[in-house]
Amino acid sequence: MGDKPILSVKNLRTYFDMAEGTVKAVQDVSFDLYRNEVLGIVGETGSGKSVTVKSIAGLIDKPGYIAGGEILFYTDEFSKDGNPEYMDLAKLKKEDFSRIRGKHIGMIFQDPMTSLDPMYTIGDQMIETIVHHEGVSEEEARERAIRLLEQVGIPKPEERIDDYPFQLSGGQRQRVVIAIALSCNPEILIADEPTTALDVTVQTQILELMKNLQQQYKSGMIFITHDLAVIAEIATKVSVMYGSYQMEIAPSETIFEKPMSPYTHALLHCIPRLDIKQEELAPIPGQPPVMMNPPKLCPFLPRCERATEKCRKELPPLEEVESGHFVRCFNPVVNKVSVVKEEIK
Ligand SMILES: Nc1ncnc2c1ncn2[C@@H]1O[C@H](COP(=O)(O)OP(=O)(O)OP(=O)(O)O)[C@@H](O)[C@H]1O
Repeated sequence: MGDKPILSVKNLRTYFDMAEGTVKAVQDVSFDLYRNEVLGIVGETGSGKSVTVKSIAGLIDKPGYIAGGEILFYTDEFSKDGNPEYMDLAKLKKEDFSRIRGKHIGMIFQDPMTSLDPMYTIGDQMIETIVHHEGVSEEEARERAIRLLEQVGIPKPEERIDDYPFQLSGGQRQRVVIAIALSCNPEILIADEPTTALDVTVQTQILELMKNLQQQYKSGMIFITHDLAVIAEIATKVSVMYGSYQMEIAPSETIFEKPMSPYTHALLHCIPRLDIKQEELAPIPGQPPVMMNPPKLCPFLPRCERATEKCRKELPPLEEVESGHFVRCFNPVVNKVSVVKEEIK
């Protein structure tokens, strides 16, 4: 695959047509994802993080739809001569997605019970996925499933494979979901708040496990979270979203050390300090944007201390300010080193 991105999202727009108007959940989102990369998507609630990854995985249902843009996935699936080529997932029919999800794109959600069926043993669910996508015998699939359970740290996997989900702890269930997501060696792993519902100590273990497995499997991973400390731990590249738009996208160190978007600055200063007791995060003053029929202006404008006249007239484009560092702002913060890195240490 060389140096081609495995996924190239270009100007993605996803809308929901509601009786009261159109919810513009994702607007003009663009990024490349390479194998070995972990793209962290961070932003406040409702900023469009989940809708972005659901669009990639073909999980947008009516009244939602992809209103524009491309989701180019580099694969040999459907290619006539076996040579990999880009296919546009934004144009893929719903019925064809079952060949992509599970095999090429593994999904891990916040609540493991969204992915696991309580009526079947974890072995049945793993074996079904492996047989469906890999065309191997049930015996071979069971062997693979046991090996995967071992890899994700389930003790005595040859016995636990016959357990039902309710017989496992929350952390173990999430380990099983990770095993299922990895079972067909997917090129892309999507994790939407995968540790949020777990106890803090279990969160750290699951995060560590995901980081190790992603490196071992050499998948590209998209990791969604509200939690900047988690992003700092796992992401190699970070996309900061606000009000359906990407405000900034850059390598992780750049986001933490020299962010340029005023929104990224505001968000970073909401990080809880680990070194002092803090009851609450410092909130960003003002109200979050309403996504129903929003004006075509920067969504952070009403809360931005750096807004200029130009910001009240037009939407700034997402511009590359240095190699790999994109910012959507007419008046970015320059030459100011963030103090945040020191604060979260
Ligand atoms: N099925 C739906 N119907 C209508 N609007 C929706 C639907 N799903 C999402 N939205 C809207 O799309 C916008 C983006 O939602 P999204 O779930 O992507 O946010 P998010 O950044 O993932 O937030 P959170 O961190 O709370 O999960 C929100 O305004 C949300 O209300």
